[in-house]
Amino acid sequence: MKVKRALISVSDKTNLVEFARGLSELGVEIVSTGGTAKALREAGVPVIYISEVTGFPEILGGRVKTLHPKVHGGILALRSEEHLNQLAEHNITPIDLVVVNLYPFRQTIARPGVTLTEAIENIDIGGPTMVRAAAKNHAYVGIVVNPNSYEQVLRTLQDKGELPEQLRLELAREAFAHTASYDTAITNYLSRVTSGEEELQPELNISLVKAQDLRYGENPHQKAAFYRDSTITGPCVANARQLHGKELSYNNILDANSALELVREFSDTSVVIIKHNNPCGTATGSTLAEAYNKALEADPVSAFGGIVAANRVIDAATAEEMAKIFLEAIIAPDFTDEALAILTKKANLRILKTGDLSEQTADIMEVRKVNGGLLVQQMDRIVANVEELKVVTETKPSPEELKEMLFAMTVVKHVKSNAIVLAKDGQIVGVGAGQMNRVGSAKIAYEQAGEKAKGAILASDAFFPFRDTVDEAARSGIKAIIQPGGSIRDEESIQACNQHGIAMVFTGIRHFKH
Ligand SMILES: NC(=O)c1ncn([C@@H]2O[C@H](COP(=O)(O)O)[C@@H](O)[C@H]2O)c1NC=O
Repeated sequence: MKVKRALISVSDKTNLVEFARGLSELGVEIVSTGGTAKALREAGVPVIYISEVTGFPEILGGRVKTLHPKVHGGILALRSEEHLNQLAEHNITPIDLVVVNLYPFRQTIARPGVTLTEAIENIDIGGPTMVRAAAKNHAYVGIVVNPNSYEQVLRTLQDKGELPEQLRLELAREAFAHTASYDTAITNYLSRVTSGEEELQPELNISLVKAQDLRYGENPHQKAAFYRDSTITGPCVANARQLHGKELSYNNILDANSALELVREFSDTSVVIIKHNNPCGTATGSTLAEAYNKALEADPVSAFGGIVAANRVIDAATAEEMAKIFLEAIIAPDFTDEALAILTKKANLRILKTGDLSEQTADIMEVRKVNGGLLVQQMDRIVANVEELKVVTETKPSPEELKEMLFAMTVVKHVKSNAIVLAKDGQIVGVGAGQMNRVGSAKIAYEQAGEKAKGAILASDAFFPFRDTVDEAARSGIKAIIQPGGSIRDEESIQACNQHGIAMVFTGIRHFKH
């Protein structure tokens, strides 16, 4: 298909002039709308105003400019005798190439204080109509929605004198993805306006762009890719910048996310080490190096090959410590030059910089796939605060113990259920994760903690159905327990605590993580 006439109507005028000039030099006739035509004329590229084609002025402040049979007939006509005869009858010239990008709706709604009227005015109507028409008729028409494609399209026309079918098909796919994504942005914005940020809508529209292909998924036989939500701003794993190391794997991204989401919960200087999506070490310290060493000490066996997250800039002293064992990745707000010099000696170590973690991300919902559907829920962002804790035992915890309890409870929230966490001196000393009964999780945590269980705090993600967890805690030397409460047998657990002299507090908040 020779390209004789192109219609260009773009809001984003990046590389417009170079592209149009190239087309013009190939003898392509260019038709354009107001602002686009003006930019081209000023650059000396020959252009026909759209109103000369339609015989009708642009009206309603630009709401109607290309919505005309002279335009859509030219785009949608099959190059069959019947259609070409009809075009001739109505004096319509075929359009072989459509270059359109849409009103900047996403940028408009991202502006602070934008009004509904401004947003609505930035919903493009004529643009998507042309894009869809050209994409439908890709057998004869090329559709370009992305300035990044200009170079390839121009080079192909220069080399081959036409756009091959495969390229037209690929451009059509991109065009429909573009309008679908545009409509998703509009739908999601109107949903927010009508029913608020956290409302679960009657339909779920997701439009994400592939950030990278991954070598494989959880296992080498599973294909995988990472898709990024461009509407989510702020520091998070998807927005982190990789400064060094091997390409991130599927499991790395999953674990780095878990590590970061836990470490950002703490205001004290903290480090988290994740293995297989569970924290095997978490600690606070007066320095980051101290926090790291405490986190590592909790379970050095599991920490080998782990993913580390910190909530402070990684300094040289911490980097020296981190460089002593094999780690898969480190994610942190930033790294000093000295720290980077130390860590980059390890060729494979992935180093990820998030930027300041005090800024929250805009992401508030969590999505999980089941066969045939998606489960959507708010993220578990709550942690009990001291004032809300209910002391239920005769033994009352000290303020230091309460602080330690909340530290342990924060970690428990990030451990797969049934979850038991033991904490002592700002360090997790035992983690029991993902067992099918609570006693089983507790046993694993005690075993890991060994002697350190004595005088530690026990945190549980859900209530105790029986007093057995308390009795076992007493045997291991636990001095205080934090749990949601709410079992019909709470009284039995409280009695058991009173018998053993253990302090216990209820948070009223369950933290299952399946
Ligand atoms: N109303 C129409 O007929 C119409 N035709 C093209 N547009 C859009 O107008 C923009 C280009 O306008 P200009 O060339 O005036 O800068 C493009 O984003 C294009 O998608 C239209 N605008 C909105 O619907």
